[in-house]
Amino acid sequence: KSLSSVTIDSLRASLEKQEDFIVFSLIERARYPYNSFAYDPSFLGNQNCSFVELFFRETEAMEAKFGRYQNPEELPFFPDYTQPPLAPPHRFQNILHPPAASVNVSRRIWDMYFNDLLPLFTKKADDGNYQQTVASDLICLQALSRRIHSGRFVAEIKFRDSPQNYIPAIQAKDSETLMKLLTFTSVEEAVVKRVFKKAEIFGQNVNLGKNYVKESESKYKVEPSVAAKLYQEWVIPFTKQVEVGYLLRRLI
Ligand SMILES: C=C(O[C@@H]1C=C(C(=O)O)C=C[C@H]1O)C(=O)O
Repeated sequence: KSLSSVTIDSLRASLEKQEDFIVFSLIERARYPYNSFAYDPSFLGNQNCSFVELFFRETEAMEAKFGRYQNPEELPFFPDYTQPPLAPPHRFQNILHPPAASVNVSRRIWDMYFNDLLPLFTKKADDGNYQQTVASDLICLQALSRRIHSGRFVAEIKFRDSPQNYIPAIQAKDSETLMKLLTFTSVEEAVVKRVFKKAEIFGQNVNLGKNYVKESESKYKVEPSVAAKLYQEWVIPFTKQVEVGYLLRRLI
């Protein structure tokens, strides 16, 4: 890919594809109940960290060795525990402005996912599948982080497309004006509607009618309204915060 091949349309197309994976990841996580022991800091006794956090640190360390974070689109939740890659690096194209690329909302994504989102689409119960549960959490969180931190690329392209619009607000450190400049309400509305529809289509329970064994009472594996709320209340606002944070550092 050459520099000029990245456009606002190509980025929006990438965000749209990422929606599929995010919806499927939620559906996969919804197969397990909440499983609170996985999040209880006392569950592992003297490790003084939760089962889920330890699983993330160790998996990210292993994935880092195999090069996952060589790709500038991927960010670990626990960078202090990652390890250098084993293989010689591929030269990824990186269009980001280096001082701005470090904008990071991983902590907020983590807190939102565990405190706000999980209780909305998992049953309050425990089935002992703690490894499978946190492995599904990892998939969800990696997908959400990638999507939200894509805001860096979106901001870079918006800046390149019209630097004259952004430069005065960046120089004035005016976050509010930057937020207005980068917001496209009709795009956001379409995203939320599409995610609702994807959750309806991808997550419908399939029943064959009264002559067959009834497989499920509920209509959807994940309520479409929860997927839409995830985007409306968290994914889109966090993406925009990443965009603002990136732009504020774009002239450093
Ligand atoms: C990502 C963009 O920037 C903003 C954030 C959006 C989102 O997170 O989906 C959508 C529209 C914009 O308000 C974009 O313009 O596509």
